[in-house]
Amino acid sequence: MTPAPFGAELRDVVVRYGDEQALDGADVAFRPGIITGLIGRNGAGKTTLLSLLASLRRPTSGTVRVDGVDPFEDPLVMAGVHLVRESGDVIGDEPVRRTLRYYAATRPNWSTDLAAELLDVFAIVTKKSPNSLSRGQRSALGAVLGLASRAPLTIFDEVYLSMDAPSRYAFYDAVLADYAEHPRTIIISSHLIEEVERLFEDVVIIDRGRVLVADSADAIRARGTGLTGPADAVEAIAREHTVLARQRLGGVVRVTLDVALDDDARRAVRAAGVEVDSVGLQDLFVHLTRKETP
Ligand SMILES: Nc1ncnc2c1ncn2[C@@H]1O[C@H](COP(=O)(O)OP(=O)(O)OP(=O)(O)O)[C@@H](O)[C@H]1O
Repeated sequence: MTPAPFGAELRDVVVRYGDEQALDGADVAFRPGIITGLIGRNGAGKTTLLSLLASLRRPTSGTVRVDGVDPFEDPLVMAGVHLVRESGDVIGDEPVRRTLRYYAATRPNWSTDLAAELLDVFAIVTKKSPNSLSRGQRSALGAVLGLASRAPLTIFDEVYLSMDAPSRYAFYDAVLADYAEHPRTIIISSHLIEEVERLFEDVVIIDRGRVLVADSADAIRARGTGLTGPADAVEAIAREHTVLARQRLGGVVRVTLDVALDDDARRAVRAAGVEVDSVGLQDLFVHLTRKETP
């Protein structure tokens, strides 16, 4: 039986490493039973945030809750959280099957069948040791362990970056297929968005230790609006909104706005001789997390 998915939340969380402030008052809730994408630039604080949920560290201040409790204080909740990270939590110098036996013995929802099926998909030979696998195969092994554990809160911290394209797509398909049969809370961190965004129902964008945006992927996609046309007409509309980016070519201007325009508003824009289009999640992320303002 699939256990109930865990929700998770951070309230006003600060994490400092010496002088470095990795999280700076982060507030966010991860809905139970949903796949959420956690996106942010290098150094934004993704790994730090995820390590709090997995009880690998405590916040300097603020509150962390997983399934309603402080995970650090609750071994049962801690056992229901599985974090897959690049370093891999494996027995490095012994055959992969030793690691599999360890997970089978310690993960209450472990699926031997799913593990066998995915090891086959990724062509991982279980008599080899994790240390003797290629980097991509080691990442795939981490993904297999994360999926086959079927933890109520499963977290993938950029694990698939070393995998080649066919393996990454096999991973995405495996996430969706197993999630459909055994719904759980899944958080996937990434700064490569286009490939993975079809998995996300919710998206959290983190920037310099703060949560910039947390919403459904559809609502976030609707926010990015591009306008292209004669400078006067475009600027007259842009004046009313937050401009994320601006490009000029002769008398033509293109602006990216942080606004969701409804059908009536789009018709009015077109009537003014301005083209309107939607900006993808990746472009919106790039514009929202740029260091300088347009
Ligand atoms: N152990 C540590 N000691 C000191 N500073 C750290 C430590 N771990 C992380 N940091 C700093 O905290 C900030 C956030 O790092 P974090 O690893 O959480 O970012 P990230 O979003 O996961 O980045 P990436 O996408 O590059 O993996 C960075 O500025 C980083 O230098």
